[in-house]
Amino acid sequence: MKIIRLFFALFVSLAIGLEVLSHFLPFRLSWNPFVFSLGLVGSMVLGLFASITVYRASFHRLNRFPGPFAARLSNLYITRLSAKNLQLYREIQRLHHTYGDVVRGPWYNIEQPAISVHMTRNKDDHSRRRKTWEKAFSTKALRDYEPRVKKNAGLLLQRIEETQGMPFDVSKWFNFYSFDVMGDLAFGENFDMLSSGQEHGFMKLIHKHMVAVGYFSHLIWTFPLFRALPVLNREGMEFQDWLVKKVQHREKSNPNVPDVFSWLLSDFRSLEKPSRQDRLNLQADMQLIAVAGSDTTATTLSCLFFLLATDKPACVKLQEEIDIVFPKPAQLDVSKLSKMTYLQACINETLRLFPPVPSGLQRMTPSEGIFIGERFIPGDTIVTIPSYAQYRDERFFALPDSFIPERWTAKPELIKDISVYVPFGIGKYACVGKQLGLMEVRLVASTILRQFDVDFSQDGAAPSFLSGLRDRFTFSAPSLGVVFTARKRQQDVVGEN
Ligand code: HEM
Repeated sequence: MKIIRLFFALFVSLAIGLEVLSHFLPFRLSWNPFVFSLGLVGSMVLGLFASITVYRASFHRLNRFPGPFAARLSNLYITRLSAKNLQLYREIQRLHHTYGDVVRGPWYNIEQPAISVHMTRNKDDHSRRRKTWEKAFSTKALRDYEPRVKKNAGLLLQRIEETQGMPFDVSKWFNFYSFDVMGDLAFGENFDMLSSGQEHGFMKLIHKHMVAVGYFSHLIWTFPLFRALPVLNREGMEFQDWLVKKVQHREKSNPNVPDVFSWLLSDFRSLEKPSRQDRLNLQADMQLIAVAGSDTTATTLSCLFFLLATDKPACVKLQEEIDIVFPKPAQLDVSKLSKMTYLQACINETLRLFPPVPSGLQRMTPSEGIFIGERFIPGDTIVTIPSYAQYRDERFFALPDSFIPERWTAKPELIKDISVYVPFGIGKYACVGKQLGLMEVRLVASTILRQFDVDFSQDGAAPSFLSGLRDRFTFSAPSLGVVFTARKRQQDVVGEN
């Protein structure tokens, strides 16, 4: 952006300067100052790009790493791969098969000027704000959120009861569920999608935004450009206005039971003199609660049900575990759910086969460089660990493309290297909402499978689900048509006799 502004300023001042000068000259200029300035600045731009291209093609310090030649020249290469059909994770897997482990490949600036805790690249700022987020996800705080998660899981179950035996787009309803829960916890108001069956504007907008992230996340300079153009950014501006009003509303009225945002607001209030940037960051964090916790959870649920509909014996085994832990009429209990080994194995296997951030996250190497394994990576280089390709690599998991929950229970030999498996990230930037996400997935999966069997609603549903998955930084699941039918549990049959 700076360079575009610089060239534009150069062009304008040159054209105006020459035009003014031409009036004081004793002779008439044979050339037009405007055209002359355009030509001059154009040649400078061309020269700049030509030298960058030559440098990248021949002298760049990362050129010793294998990869397609075009990828050396510009990030347009990877953007083109992404734009093909928004399945960058597959393209990255293919590149690794062709070129080996290291392939050339900054992202955390895309939401500026607002900077959420997830986007900040300042370590001190992150660690200060992260402390508040950790309080917001403490065991005590999670207990406060539990009734809201349960209420929404109950609404989803009600909808399934009403439509049992009929085709049901479970992906759509898992999205409604996760967005309703996060709406409750971020804005203190439910989006009511589970009750109304209608998509809320917030969800539509977030999904549109994520498509742009999917296409352009390797051309980060396009984000401020889009934001600066009101024609392209009309909806984004409306959304920011909406967010400002939500924050203002919450500043005036606190909910009876705290939600995630209550913690962030109380941290903001403790600042002595909050700056404009602090306020923007608070807004960004409000948005982050809803964004980070919705698509990730919804996609995990859709993929879990896709896998269970594909693998009947695994589904039956899971239902048996649910029956043993919660014999009728016991209510589901979150702490018991967290100890169910087969349920957790199914979730682990889902996150392995369909990691919610499939193409991986960016990190910068320290300025002195770093060894990754035996390879030295120069300083200030962006590295990405592509989760999808890594979790389906047979050096780390035997039968890597197969859904085998038992690898997490009775068959540990099918895991060759557990250290590569980090679906929630690792270290101080790891997912702070992990326990909430797991609570949502466990609760809803058990609530549904306790009462219903699940099958695909038509032939061809499985391949069309797989080909419809999209990489929009987070995985987005396409429609998944299933039919839920009421279960006849062993104990019910015994009871009837
Ligand atoms: C299955 C569910 C989920 C998965 C797989 C998941 C995965 C991840 C991953 C991989 C990261 C690291 C991102 C990075 O390094 O840039 C992350 C960060 C984060 N997640 Fe989750 N997440 C899930 C659910 C949630 C939920 C329910 C919330 C609740 C709001 C949440 C909030 C966050 C936040 C705030 C961060 C940023 C943490 C930081 O930068 O310190 N996540 N998540």
